[in-house]
Amino acid sequence: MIKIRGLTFRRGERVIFDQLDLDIQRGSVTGIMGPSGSGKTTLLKLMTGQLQPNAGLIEVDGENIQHLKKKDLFQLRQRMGMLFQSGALLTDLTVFENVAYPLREHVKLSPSLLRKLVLLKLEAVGLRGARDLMPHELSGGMARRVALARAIALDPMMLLYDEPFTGQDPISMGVLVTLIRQLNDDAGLTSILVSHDVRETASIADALYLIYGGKVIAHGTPAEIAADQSAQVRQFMDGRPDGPLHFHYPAPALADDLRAGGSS
Ligand SMILES: Nc1ncnc2c1ncn2[C@@H]1O[C@H](COP(=O)(O)OP(=O)(O)OP(=O)(O)O)[C@@H](O)[C@H]1O
Repeated sequence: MIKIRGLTFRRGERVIFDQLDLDIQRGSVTGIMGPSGSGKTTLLKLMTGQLQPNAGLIEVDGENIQHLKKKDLFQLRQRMGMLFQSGALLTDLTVFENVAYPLREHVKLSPSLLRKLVLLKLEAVGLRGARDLMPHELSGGMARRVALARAIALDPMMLLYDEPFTGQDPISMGVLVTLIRQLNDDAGLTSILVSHDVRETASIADALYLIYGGKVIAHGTPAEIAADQSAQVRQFMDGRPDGPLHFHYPAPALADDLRAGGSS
């Protein structure tokens, strides 16, 4: 579904990706993991054409997205449902209307068909009974599930999740984990899951990519990654504070920085 070759992306002087290769298989759930700042969100933005690479190829469903016209890119993006952590619901609309929103925006449906579709999407996330609630009446986990129903409203071919588990209690986290796998399989989707939550992500992923320093430092099935004994992989997977991975944003030597003048 996605093929990335030789991806290089810079932010000013900083190299975020350096000749990165990555493949997402159709129908799979793929977890993309890496320390904070390693570029996971940036990678999702590159995959959806919100950012342009400096070099390399990004193919989505057989299309080189750098060569797509604006209109075609927009259409492709509509088939890529996105669930960002900040993807807040519209606070003055009910749960039903939040899910109906993309349908009303993009397709012409009779009121009865629209109602059926919205109820089916809400049923898929277990919240058909919550249709008349307002967003402020929902728990955090429920709100995320409504956002998920909204993300699948237009029947995307793919779902991209950015940190879907952040701030969830263990039960709603478990519900979300199961739901992501279930939706992927029931609706024949391809799912990409960016997450720090190693255990949850590994529990539902078919494949895992670990990125660090602009490159893929490991990829494989969760079992293969679990068996990988390299120090980098173990440090990240086991959450060890010390090891070869550095968590500092690049900076001059501390002593030089403290000596230097300036206002920041
Ligand atoms: N708009 C921007 N302008 C300049 N630099 C940016 C911008 N957005 C992100 N960056 C930088 O790009 C790098 C990668 O950021 P990104 O958000 O992709 O990381 P991440 O792996 O998703 O991090 P986290 O897990 O903390 O969310 C970071 O060093 C960040 O400072």
